[in-house]
Amino acid sequence: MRAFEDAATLSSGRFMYALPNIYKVKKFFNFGSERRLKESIAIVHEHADNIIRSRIEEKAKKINEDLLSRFIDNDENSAEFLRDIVISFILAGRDTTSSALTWFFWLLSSRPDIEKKILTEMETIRLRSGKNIGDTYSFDELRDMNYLHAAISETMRLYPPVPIDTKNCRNNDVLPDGTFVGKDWFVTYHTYAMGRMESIWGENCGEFWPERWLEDGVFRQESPFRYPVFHAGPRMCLGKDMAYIQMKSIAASVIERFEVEALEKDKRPEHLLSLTLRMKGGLPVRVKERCVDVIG
Ligand code: HEM
Repeated sequence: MRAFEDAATLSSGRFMYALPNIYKVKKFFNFGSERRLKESIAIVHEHADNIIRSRIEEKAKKINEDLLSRFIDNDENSAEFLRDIVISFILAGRDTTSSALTWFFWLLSSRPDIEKKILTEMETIRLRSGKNIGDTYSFDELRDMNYLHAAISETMRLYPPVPIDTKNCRNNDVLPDGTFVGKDWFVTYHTYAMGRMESIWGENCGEFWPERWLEDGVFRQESPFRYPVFHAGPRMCLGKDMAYIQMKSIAASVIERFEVEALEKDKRPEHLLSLTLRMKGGLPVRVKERCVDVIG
């Protein structure tokens, strides 16, 4: 996983050079960051190839059939294609949700009022279905956690896991506002900046306020063109619903049993801009088992 992280950070670092093509020179001479990138990519490829190999063996024994098995079934898919599929699913599904949850726990650490509302919502759902703290929440119960959904969406508005996204234009085109974009030009949209724009989110755009997502207590979806955290249009994130279920399930199980206190909650953590928005140095926390009667 270290190689994975290094590869993501080093490849996104290519966009940061004052001279954009300098990385090509370093790549040609195989030195510095480009040499480290090459080494990391080799480890990532080996890992992905191992996953594919073991899935092929399992397929022969007819166990653990999954999405990857379906890609393998299609003989037209080359080994390189399968490897790219594995890597994109790891990248898409692992770093994004962990980035969102890290920022979520950091924000929550200094907002006991919001944490209390999340706990109250979970308690209502538990009482309704006769569950105890620590029982697994069902899909429907997680779906009913509107406030938690809002708090996670609000986190990703301020700290989008994919903060910048760049596309390359295939042919000359004109954007809806009349802007011309030439063939091979890069177009970048800045989700991080959009999440903090007053013209989109109003005067309190800088505030962590989950209520902005709720209408009569029910989560209200925002247009993906105003909130492109999962991208917008035909190539939108395929894992959005799964990501919310994963994040809500983890957040709910942790919050109801533990108090998570960020050690430096008043200090804004530094960003580590990789392909995803990570927290530099991670998030050191103190975890304490929650006293149950505090919840009510
Ligand atoms: C908080 C979590 C997530 C966020 C913020 C997120 C965000 C995004 C974004 C911005 C894109 C567009 C990338 C681009 O076109 O440049 C994307 C694409 C994609 N995501 Fe996610 N994602 C998340 C979780 C997941 C999960 C859990 C999966 C599945 C395991 C997933 C699978 C995909 C796939 C397959 C694509 C490519 C779709 C396509 O190109 O047609 N994502 N995601």
